[in-house]
Amino acid sequence: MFDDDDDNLPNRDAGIDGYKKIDRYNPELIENLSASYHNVLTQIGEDPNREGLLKTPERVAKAMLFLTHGYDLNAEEILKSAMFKEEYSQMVVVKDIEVYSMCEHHMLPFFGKAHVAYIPNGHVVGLSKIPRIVDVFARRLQVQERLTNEIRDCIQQTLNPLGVGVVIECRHLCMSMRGVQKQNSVTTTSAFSGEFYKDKTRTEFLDLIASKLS
Ligand SMILES: Nc1nc2c(ncn2[C@@H]2O[C@H](COP(=O)(O)OP(=O)(O)OP(=O)(O)O)[C@@H](O)[C@H]2O)c(=O)[nH]1
Ligand SMILES: [Zn+2]
Repeated sequence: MFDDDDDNLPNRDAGIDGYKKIDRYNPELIENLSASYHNVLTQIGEDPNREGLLKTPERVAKAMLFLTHGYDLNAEEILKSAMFKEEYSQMVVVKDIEVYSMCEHHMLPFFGKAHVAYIPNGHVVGLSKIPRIVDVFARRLQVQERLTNEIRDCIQQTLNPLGVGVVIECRHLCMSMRGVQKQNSVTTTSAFSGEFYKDKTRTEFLDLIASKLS
């Protein structure tokens, strides 16, 4: 994904997950990225020197660095930081987790909700850590299918529960603002492991995420 000058040294600068580790808040990096966006403004026919746009390249650079900060985070470490021994053996569901990501094809947002469930196998995880790991993977360039699988795999491999279920429902701006221009289509993806391959468990999960409080 990133240029590497020396092919003999694969992953020389690789951080977690093999991505090049960058100092996201380094002023020099922000300056370089701002220069790129200054160029983008010129190329699209704008005047980057008009008053309203003077600080835009820097704002966009900072926004882009924020929108991709998931590359700096380690989902496994986050989960491991709050795993508790507990004999609870029913399904735990955290639903309606807001998702904001960007498609890797157009770098346009896709957004919606994630629903995540697992069945403990001796350990539970701090509830807030589930939305946190959704963000670790969402705040990168993504496709919805890979995002769904990465959340499932991380929980399964780190917590070792009896099974994991993930459903994500999103609207993709690359399909509404441009391209095929369909305003109401929603994409649903799912990933399961272990017990969630059984009809009964999967149905319980799907019923729980369909139910409304009150
Ligand atoms: N499977 C999948 N496809 C996605 C996702 N986000 C965007 N895409 C699709 O990626 C595809 C890229 O197709 P291309 O034909 O190379 O790009 P394009 O010419 O811009 O395509 P259009 O969007 O149809 O105009 C499009 O069909 C997008 O809808 C995603 O999360 N998952
Ligand atoms: Zn797209």
